[in-house]
Amino acid sequence: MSSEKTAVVLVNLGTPDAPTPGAVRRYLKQFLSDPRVVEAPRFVWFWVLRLFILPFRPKRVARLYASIWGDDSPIREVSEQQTRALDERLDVTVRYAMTYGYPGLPAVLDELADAGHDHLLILPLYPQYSGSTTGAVIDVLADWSRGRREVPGLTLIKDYWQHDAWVDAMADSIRDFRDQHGAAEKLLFSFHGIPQRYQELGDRYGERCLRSAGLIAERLGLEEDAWAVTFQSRFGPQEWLNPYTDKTLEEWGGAGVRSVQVVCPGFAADCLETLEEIDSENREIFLHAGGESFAYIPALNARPTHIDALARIIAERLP
Ligand SMILES: C=CC1=C(C)c2cc3[nH]c(cc4nc(cc5[nH]c(cc1n2)c(C)c5CCC(=O)O)C(CCC(=O)O)=C4C)c(C)c3C=C
Ligand SMILES: [Fe+2]
Ligand SMILES: [Fe+2]
Repeated sequence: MSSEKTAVVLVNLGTPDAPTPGAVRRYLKQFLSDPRVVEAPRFVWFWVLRLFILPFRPKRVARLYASIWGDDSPIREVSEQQTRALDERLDVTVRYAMTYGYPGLPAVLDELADAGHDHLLILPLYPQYSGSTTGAVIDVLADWSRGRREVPGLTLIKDYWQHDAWVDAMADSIRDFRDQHGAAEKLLFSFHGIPQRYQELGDRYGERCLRSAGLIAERLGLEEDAWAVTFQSRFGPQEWLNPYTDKTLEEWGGAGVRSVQVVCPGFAADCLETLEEIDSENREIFLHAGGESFAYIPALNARPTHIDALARIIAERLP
């Protein structure tokens, strides 16, 4: 098959269309209705979502989005930059799509298939696979293919946390930051959490996060007590993967740790969970508990080393 007919689709989670309660409500309704994301019994969750979450959460969360919004949501702005850079770099068409919100994955797949691409390489931008993220992308692909008679060849990159090029890009970004600002007493690797129960039922995401951080720390030659791994972004009353990022920073602040740098290797693009939750909320928590200096090391975003890494990861899998 000639490579002219192949296209690459980068997929990220998604974001609201605007930082307004109405747009955030539409986004959260789609996102939180996915059984991959919230595994509660369907009938109960249908009503809990509509009675207790959608009437209240969007108003609060829209204010948080407003605090990080530029011309658009950061995750969409970064996705566009990543896509443009990779499209220039590779011989194939590169597009991006979101699992929830705009631009939706089925519409992008339709457009590419209708334009005659007979092979689609799908790269979910989650370095560590979880059923709740990459699994949900696979569900969308399956639903989409069910509606088409001619289905193009599909390649899915399940994850890439163990790929040398990505580990190097992460280590390089942290090294760069420390060269510019000096090292902190502690480097905290904070990953988005999932409910503990998903892990008990077989999702090995937590293990992949620990191993990712281990590879990056090894690449940087960090001492054992100079770094730690935590999980952020809890939602709802259940137990999530721990230790928790906010509790750890609070504990450290109170225990005399003076300076911390936080990096979030699970996020390929900066978004609400890094710019607001880490760089604003968790900064406050650490400083309020007694810490003196807090820095957030940005996601890889469209850094040239990230684009190089993604280009290699893609090129190795092109038909
Ligand atoms: C309710 C359950 C959730 C699971 C499970 C979950 C897993 C998960 N999420 C990401 C990446 C992102 N999540 C983002 C926002 C976000 N996540 C949840 C809930 C779950 N996530 C909610 C409700 C929200 C929206 C904000 C809020 O209401 O608090 C984002 C940011 C999107 C943006 O617009 O900037 C990302 C990215 C991963 C990697 C993951 C499991 C591994
Ligand atoms: Fe999330
Ligand atoms: Fe959050």
